[in-house]
Amino acid sequence: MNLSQTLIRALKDQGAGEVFGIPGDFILPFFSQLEQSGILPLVTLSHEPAIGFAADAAARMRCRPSVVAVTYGAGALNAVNAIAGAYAERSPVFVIAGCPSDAERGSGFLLHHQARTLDSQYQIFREITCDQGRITDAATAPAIIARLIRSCITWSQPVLLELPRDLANLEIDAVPSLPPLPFEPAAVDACAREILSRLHQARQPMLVVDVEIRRYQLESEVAELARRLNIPVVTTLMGRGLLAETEVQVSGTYLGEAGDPTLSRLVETSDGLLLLGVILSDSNFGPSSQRFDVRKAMLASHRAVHIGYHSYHDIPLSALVAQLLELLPASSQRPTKKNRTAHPSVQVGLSLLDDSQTLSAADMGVGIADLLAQAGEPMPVASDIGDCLFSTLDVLNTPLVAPGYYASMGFGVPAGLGIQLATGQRPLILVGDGAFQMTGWELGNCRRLGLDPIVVLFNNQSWEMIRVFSPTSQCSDLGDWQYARLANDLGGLGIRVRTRSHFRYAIREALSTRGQFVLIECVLPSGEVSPALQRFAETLQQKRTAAGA
Ligand SMILES: Cc1ncc(Cc2c([C@H](C)O)sc(CCOP(=O)(O)OP(=O)(O)O)c2C)c(N)n1
Ligand SMILES: [Mg+2]
Repeated sequence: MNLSQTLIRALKDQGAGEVFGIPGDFILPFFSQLEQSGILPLVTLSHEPAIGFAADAAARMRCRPSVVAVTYGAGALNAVNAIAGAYAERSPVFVIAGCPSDAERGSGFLLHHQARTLDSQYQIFREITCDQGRITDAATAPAIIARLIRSCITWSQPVLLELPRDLANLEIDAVPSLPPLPFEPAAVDACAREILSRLHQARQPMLVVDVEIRRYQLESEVAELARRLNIPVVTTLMGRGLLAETEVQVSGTYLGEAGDPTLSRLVETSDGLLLLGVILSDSNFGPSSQRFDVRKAMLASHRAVHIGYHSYHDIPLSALVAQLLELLPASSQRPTKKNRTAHPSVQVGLSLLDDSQTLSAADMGVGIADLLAQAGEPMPVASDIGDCLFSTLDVLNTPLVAPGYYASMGFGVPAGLGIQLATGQRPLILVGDGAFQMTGWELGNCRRLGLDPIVVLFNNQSWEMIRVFSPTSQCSDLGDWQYARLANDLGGLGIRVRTRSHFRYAIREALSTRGQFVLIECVLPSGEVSPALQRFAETLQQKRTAAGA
């Protein structure tokens, strides 16, 4: 087979379900092979940030590599922000970027789409991928592709493959399937024994779980580990919804000063904290009331384990969890099945009041919970950054696909499209008006792609989070763009609501409408945010004041 088809076949064998792409002359030869082969569908959207976000979400849902194909320079560099977010949040996106042929490199001309040098694209992507390669000849191509696939899976992060446009049809051998990166079982055993000994000695041991548990598909093993350890379990902000579908009674989400004070105190005063698969970021630990002392914790993340002042390297999370289970006797008692809510994500007893009160930011989380509870089937949730993410914190415990750490706006709508393409499930998309102005237009592709997400748009006519962090800023006002009307023009059903009862009506309409996207535009007062965001902002402000920022 030729290089393009061999590459596509190898990616499909690793779980990729489509290629998200936008064409250009440097990648067209690859596109034509992709379309001729029929091995994977080509999914195009309208702008490269969107295909990056959509591919990121697809990878998170499948926990397998997804694929982006873009043209040289203008295309690939347009995708940089989305791929940076995938890198930061451990999402395995395989990026194929076209590039000039050797003959063009030697032409003596500056080439179209070139930045500073012909290698600028490659150098820029070195900062946002865990591995990179460029195809140069048939002899080395299979090994380069195999190495990049293994890196993408091992580190659960993006990789870059540069494909010169004249080599797309090169005849090459099959791509070998490389064995997993080696590790030292004795080191894993020593590490596991040290962790268990510290947990045993601790007065107040706790388990904190985060996104890597999901990325490496370890939820059931970690649930069993939690059962055998029989210690309190909490998730981080980014790990919300982890273990929600298991028997484990998760104590909640650690949100520092912005969360449940009792839970936060337990985490912050624990003398035996096991952080499994945790990204030690400010969004996960920033709002803690006291400086978080990592030295008191045991952090297993990014194929390493850090305990006190020493570290174990090359410790795959899956191998560590397996060894911990090996050393812990399977306890006989099964926990009582925890009380199931109508939807595992929703706390029982919440519902939007059916009255003509104008909608407030505090109503939004409850309305979202209502929608999920009435959906009758699991609805994956994609959220953009903004109060749309914070407003769910107090009411949902669902695995949100959201840029909780890298925090780039524009993620929500494309991510929702990526989720439906990857899973076939109808997603719920939460997005603010500011983020919608960036990538909301991608909804115009739903009709062509046969997608029908439900979108709840928080229209507070402003970049409200900016106003929260900088109350005197004059730049936050966005005006009212009447998004529901725009939705109808984009082929969807737009419903603009101002009151609680109207929001309830719109939820029923949205759930009963299939075959087109439904956008519920919730008009909210500017200058108001959800209680969760208010607490977050106050905490961060207090810390900045204390630090003399
Ligand atoms: C691509 C991009 N640009 C800028 C920002 C900074 C930023 C936020 C974070 C602090 O970085 S939150 C926010 C405003 C979001 O407005 P909207 O979507 O309407 O949501 P809401 O009104 O609920 O705030 C901005 C501009 C960002 N996160 N991502
Ligand atoms: Mg807004």
